[in-house]
Amino acid sequence: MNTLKVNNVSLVYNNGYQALHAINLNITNGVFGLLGPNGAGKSSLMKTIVGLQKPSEGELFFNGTDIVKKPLEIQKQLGFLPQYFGVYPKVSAYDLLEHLARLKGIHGRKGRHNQIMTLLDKVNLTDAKNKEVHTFSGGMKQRFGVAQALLGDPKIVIVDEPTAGLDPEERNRFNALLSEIGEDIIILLSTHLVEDVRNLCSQMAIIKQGSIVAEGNPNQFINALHGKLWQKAINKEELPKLEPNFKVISKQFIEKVMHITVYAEACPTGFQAVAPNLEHAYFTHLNSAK
Ligand SMILES: Nc1ncnc2c1ncn2[C@@H]1O[C@H](COP(=O)(O)OP(=O)(O)OP(=O)(O)O)[C@@H](O)[C@H]1O
Repeated sequence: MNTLKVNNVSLVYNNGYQALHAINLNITNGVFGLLGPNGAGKSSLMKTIVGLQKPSEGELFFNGTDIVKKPLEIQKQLGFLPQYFGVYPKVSAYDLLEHLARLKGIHGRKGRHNQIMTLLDKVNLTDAKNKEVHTFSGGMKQRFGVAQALLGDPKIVIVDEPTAGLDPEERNRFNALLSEIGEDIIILLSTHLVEDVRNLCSQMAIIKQGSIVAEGNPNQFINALHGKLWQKAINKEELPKLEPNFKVISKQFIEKVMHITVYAEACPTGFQAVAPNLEHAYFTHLNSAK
């Protein structure tokens, strides 16, 4: 079992901006979702976790090793799957993996070959191994991304908004692959897409303005809202009158009619109970936390 401990980590950038406020997390194998809006501090936290920047305060440990003192230890065991690779060169999937494997310091021709073939099989790209990567579909590119992230057998993989631009079928296939991989290693998924966290993560945290405002299992988040959410169809003009009096969690158009969902201990007049989902939980925490 791998362990990542983040103890009381704060980060102040050189310009004086405090991007992280006393973060505490304990993470083990599985897919852990870090969910937050743009600018919340997800990248700042990820960079600190992988030792690319030092926290202003606090400590981080990966499998017991101090990340601040020995950043290379985690970096040797790290894989990274970015949202998009900048450029897909005109080389085959196999050759690109071979090149990346050399860069990662995987020595020995035969061992490298075996590892590449195993990974291509895992991500279901064996038949496409001689095709140039720039001709791949979005889903194939993401699966190729997983293969390159797993070169060198990492114990922790950082994944940045992985399903943006994938169609539902590719998204499901990709999520199944990530879940399978997460059985043996830590996968840190940084995203603002609630759906990815719902589908993939056994544990999650919500980050807002550099602070963790909630942490737990997605089902716990949803269960905590049972009997507290109420919905009503309204005219758009009613909204300014309702907003000051209710804790509005979401506004959505259903068949051209605006529906608002509010949080309240008891059903307000004219509203109906609505089954909570993770998106409601996300907005409840984002809106209520100071
Ligand atoms: N090098 C830096 N110097 C000063 N401020 C920074 C620096 N890097 C990031 N910030 C600020 O820290 C805050 C958090 O940024 P960060 O990139 O960690 O957020 P994020 O949640 O990853 O956002 P996004 O989803 O948009 O990538 C932002 O207000 C950003 O402007």
